[in-house]
Amino acid sequence: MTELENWPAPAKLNLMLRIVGRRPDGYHLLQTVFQFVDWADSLHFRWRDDDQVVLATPLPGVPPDRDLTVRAARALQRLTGVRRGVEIRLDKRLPMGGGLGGGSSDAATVLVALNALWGLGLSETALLEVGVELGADVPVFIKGVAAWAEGVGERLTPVEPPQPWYVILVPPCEVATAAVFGAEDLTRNSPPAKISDFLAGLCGNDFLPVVRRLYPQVDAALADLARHGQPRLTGTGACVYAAFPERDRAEAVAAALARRWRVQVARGLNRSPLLDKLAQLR
Ligand SMILES: C[C@](O)(CO)[C@H](O)COP(=O)(O)OP(=O)(O)OC[C@H]1O[C@@H](n2ccc(N)nc2=O)[C@H](O)[C@@H]1O
Ligand SMILES: Nc1ncnc2c1ncn2[C@@H]1O[C@H](COP(=O)(O)OP(=O)(O)OP(=O)(O)O)[C@@H](O)[C@H]1O
Repeated sequence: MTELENWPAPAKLNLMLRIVGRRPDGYHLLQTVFQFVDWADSLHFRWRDDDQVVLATPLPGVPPDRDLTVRAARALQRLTGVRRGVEIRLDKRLPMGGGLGGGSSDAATVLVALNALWGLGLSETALLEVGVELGADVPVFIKGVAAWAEGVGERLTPVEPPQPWYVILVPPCEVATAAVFGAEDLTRNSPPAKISDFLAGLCGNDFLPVVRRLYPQVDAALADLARHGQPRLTGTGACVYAAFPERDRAEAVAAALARRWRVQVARGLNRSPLLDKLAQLR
């Protein structure tokens, strides 16, 4: 049954990222811009006769009970009392710990898909509340539109930046997000920017100096990409990317870098393919 199959969980890029303060609980207050790309994990569901949530495709290094897809489905069961089970299959294509938000996107896709397929009728607001408990990047994937984000990433304002072709390099390392947020030399008091500053190209990523220092492979990837375009870091990395208006140019740059790096060409999207999949049900 195709409505249970091929639910996309796209990657995001942080087009800018500023750290403007810290909450009393230690979490950092950010300003960031999220845009999706057409590079995605894919999720498939199968109903079970009991009420268990089972992951048929466990990820290396992630106990199934900790997997964000399983946690998302169980959160829906707890919230609504629904007594249905599901087997989840995850085609993992996005690198983990890459700053592409793959785990958060998987969680959001499970929330949106099962809310619809189980007929739970939860509002978007209710889904966003469940989502932010699973991770700060989950809400934007639920909303499914490119956004200027504040707070820890949950206060979202839609934006429509250009949708270029991106060359994304995947350095062979995972960045420990918590360690980078905890670095002593991280800038934590950037002056707040405005959306117009971002649109004028004035904002970078405050994690850049710390990640360059701690992860030489990310530093090397940025240097290689700089020979072809303007390199940027997504989230806390490890992935770095550059934007090109033309697909051909992006493909040529990717080909030049492919000897040394894992490379992906992907189109920027201001609307998540998850919204299109959901619309097909209606
Ligand atoms: C860097 C971004 O990807 C930008 O989109 C996100 O802010 C990361 O958010 P996230 O995926 O929810 O991060 P997690 O991997 O859950 O957080 C790991 C750790 O990073 C720190 N952390 C995370 C987000 C935040 N706004 N402030 C923090 O200080 C916390 O110590 C947290 O325990
Ligand atoms: N379904 C999942 N997919 C990927 N990672 C998961 C999943 N469930 C749990 N995790 C855990 O979450 C960690 C972060 O994964 P993710 O792919 O979201 O990283 P990321 O791209 O750096 O995300 P972000 O940009 O939100 O920091 C992984 O290292 C893994 O331990």
